[in-house]
Amino acid sequence: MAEHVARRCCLGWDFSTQQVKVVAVDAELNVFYEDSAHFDRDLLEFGTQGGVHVHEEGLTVTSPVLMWVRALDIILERMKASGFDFSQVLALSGAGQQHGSVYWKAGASQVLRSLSPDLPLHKQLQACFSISDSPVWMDSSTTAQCRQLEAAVGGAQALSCLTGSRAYERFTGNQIAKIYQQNPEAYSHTERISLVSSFAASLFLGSYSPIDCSDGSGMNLLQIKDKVWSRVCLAACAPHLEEKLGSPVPSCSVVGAISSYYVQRYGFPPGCQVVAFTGDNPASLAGMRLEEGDIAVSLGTSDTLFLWLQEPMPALEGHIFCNPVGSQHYMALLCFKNGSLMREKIRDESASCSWSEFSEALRSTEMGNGGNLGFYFDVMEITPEIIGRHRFSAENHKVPAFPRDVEIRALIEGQFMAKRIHAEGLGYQVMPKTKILATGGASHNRDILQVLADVFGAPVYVIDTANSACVGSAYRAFHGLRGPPSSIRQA
Ligand SMILES: Nc1ncnc2c1ncn2[C@@H]1O[C@H](COP(=O)(O)OP(=O)(O)O)[C@@H](O)[C@H]1O
Ligand SMILES: O=C(CO)[C@@H](O)[C@H](O)COP(=O)(O)O
Repeated sequence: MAEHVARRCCLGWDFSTQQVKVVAVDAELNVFYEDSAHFDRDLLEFGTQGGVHVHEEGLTVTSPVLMWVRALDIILERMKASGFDFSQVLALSGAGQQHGSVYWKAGASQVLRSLSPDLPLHKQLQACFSISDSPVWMDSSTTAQCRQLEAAVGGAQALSCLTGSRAYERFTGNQIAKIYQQNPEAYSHTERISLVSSFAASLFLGSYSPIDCSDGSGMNLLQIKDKVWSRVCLAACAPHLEEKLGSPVPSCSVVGAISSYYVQRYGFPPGCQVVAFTGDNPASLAGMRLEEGDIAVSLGTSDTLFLWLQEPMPALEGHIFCNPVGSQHYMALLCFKNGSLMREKIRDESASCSWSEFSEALRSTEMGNGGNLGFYFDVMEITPEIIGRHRFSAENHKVPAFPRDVEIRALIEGQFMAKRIHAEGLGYQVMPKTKILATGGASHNRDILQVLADVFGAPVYVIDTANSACVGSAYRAFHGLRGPPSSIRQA
């Protein structure tokens, strides 16, 4: 058993699309412990692909809520078995894939409050959810609810000015409206609705955690300037929604001390503080220590691009969220659904399932791909709404296929050109001092990052770990304890 030297620390968690991850960060902000539980590989009994179930009609996408609980049990048990000294944990925070929602059944708060330290969480929480399969961000089945919400507030731009985004299918208000309309009984048996982030925080608190303003901005329900729920949006989605959501809180709030369950079962100190959990993209913004003019590109299951903003300018494309670090500031975000899973498909088809062959193809082809262009959307894209594979030759003719190496470069150049074009559409300009900060699983791949640098004509940096959402969560735990360390904003 590995012995760990006593080291005061904060934990950062990430409940993302394909796995739950954790890091421990010491007072000098060094990461000294990392682990993860991967849903498809470590939790076979849930039968997910890429961490989700895509339903038959292709639009509804869900994840089993107990799978997330079980993943937490697995990691905590592994930490304990490795000799991790939980008594040194001053505080913890975390992140969740954005927009997904969890429906706690009436009576669940009582179960959360009286957890027995003799049993793992998943054994005790089995009957706590009125919806066992949570809708997640990949869901695009709520177009009707989106149109209803926009109509209720006076149109798409009006909704964007109020909440930071026009109505998007994956945004939680529209997902809740669908559940209320299609399954009113389950809705009425629901005493609390959490985001994935506040659900995970609730597991640590042993009571319902409030939703933080930054992740709350991904619901089409929060007035991003006043940081309160919009009454008109709530009413347009479902009845009694305000009481089921609880009030939103600033992202750096301490929401309480850790539940006695963790004190007794794992040896956490009773004073260990839980800082509000937030979305994985907001947590990455904290973890990457963005500065004005920088642009962050996260290459996780989704590809996202985000910036720190002083003044919000909500538009019909992209999202404005409350900033998770500077409570008076904002962040802009663009989300692309065809990210890593699309790259994996082309890798399997054109590079014998090997990232090193994929990289070799990028190295053996030239920047610009001889004029061949491709855009690949196997699932309905978010930015923009489009599906299918679209390839164009140097002569600008639509073609059905490319040679294998050309296909790989076309995919990666197309993905990054789309990011630059859509960012420029929002007013972003590449400047001489621009730095691109990359994170997420695909940021391990230097050849992919080289294409990113070529397309933007700017240098690309990666931090020591690709898990910026976890690291950002640990920084946010320190921030919640004692205000932001100056080094968090100065990379
Ligand atoms: N060497 C690599 N080259 C390209 N992509 C990679 C590489 N290693 C991992 N990935 C991608 O990283 C993805 C997972 O990214 P990650 O940020 O951990 O996901 P999430 O946080 O959304 O669960 C995988 O789906 C995989 O395609
Ligand atoms: O929908 C969005 C952002 O709006 C996604 O970025 C999710 O937050 C999922 O994140 P990853 O698991 O891909 O990091």
